[in-house]
Amino acid sequence: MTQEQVLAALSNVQEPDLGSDIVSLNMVKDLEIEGDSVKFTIVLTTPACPMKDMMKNASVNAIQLLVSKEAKVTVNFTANTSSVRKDSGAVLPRVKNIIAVVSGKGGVGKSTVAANLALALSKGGASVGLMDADIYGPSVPIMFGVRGERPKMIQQGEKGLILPLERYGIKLMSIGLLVDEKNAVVWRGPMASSAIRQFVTDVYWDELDYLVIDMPPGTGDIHLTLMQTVPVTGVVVVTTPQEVALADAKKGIAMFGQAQIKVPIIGIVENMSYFTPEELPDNKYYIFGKEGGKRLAEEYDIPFLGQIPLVQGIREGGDKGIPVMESDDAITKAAFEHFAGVTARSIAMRNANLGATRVIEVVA
Ligand SMILES: Nc1ncnc2c1ncn2[C@@H]1O[C@H](COP(=O)(O)OP(=O)(O)OP(=O)(O)O)[C@@H](O)[C@H]1O
Repeated sequence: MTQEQVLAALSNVQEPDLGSDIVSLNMVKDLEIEGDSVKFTIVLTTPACPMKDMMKNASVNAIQLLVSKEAKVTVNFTANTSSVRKDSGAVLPRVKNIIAVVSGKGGVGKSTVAANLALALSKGGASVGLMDADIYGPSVPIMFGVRGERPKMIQQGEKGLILPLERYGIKLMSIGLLVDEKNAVVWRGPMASSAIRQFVTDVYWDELDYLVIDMPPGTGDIHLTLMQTVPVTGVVVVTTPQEVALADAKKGIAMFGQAQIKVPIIGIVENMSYFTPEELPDNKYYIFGKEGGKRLAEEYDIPFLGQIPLVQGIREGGDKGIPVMESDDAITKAAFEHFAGVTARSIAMRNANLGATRVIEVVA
């Protein structure tokens, strides 16, 4: 077997999202051949790639079919998370992808989804941060059991910067840890905007594959301020299958799609899709209607990222400071892992097809 033969065989293996083969995409590295054994590494665009097994099987088949039946093939994986950010001098310079988690309406589980998305991406092997920018109802301090903790500071040149906390393998910062909760709720307009701007620029985020931002609910000034301050890679829209939530989700989609804003939408995730009682894990009750989020994604031709069930453990975990991704509820964890995998893929596709998102300029 020669390197040329093996590479020619591997040029039949497609990267399904990027629409080309793994050799042309420069994803095959460290190819070693010794007698019958072939070893190489596939460099993925995200560690959380759910297509790993498919690409591995296709590679083994291609080599055994086209080069040698006797070949013993070892495929290793590594990832170089894709990014389109070129504004390295700007805010959050070491963060490859910035994901804003939004909802049209309050209470649909945006914070829960953001927190468990961050944890699921991290468990898939990525370095992840979670920024709770929900100035009117920061929930990360309670969801991660860090209420009242005082973050440390570091000095960078003249400036003191706030260091994120670390919990369950991710970096974490909440505006709720920095401002007085009782005051923040009455802030409006310029005060809230300046607090958010300061929150983004005064926290030191180190190298990250993904920074997940838990945004305030709805669509308003704060969203515009954030989009003006942070070059967001794309937004994940959280909705429940209920008509009222879907109507508000449409407003969110419309806002981010506006010509002046134009932030790509990574996809829609449906939360509280169905209720599953703990003692009957195979039963599904569609309390809020069935597949409303999925239909919305189809209607707007936006990727559908997954369905998260309504389970008591999610609420209990959130209240106890132990998110469900840290529990032993395998079924719910699998739903979040699937969602995180599809989201990571959707981001890789977005990065392959679109340029960087520019920080928006709002013309008064
Ligand atoms: N899939 C779910 N199953 C059970 N409980 C859930 C689920 N998703 C969210 N919850 C619970 O619903 C409540 C609201 O969730 P969460 O705070 O995440 O919503 P939100 O949309 O971020 O709200 P806000 O309007 O404050 O931004 C919380 O108590 C949370 O634990």
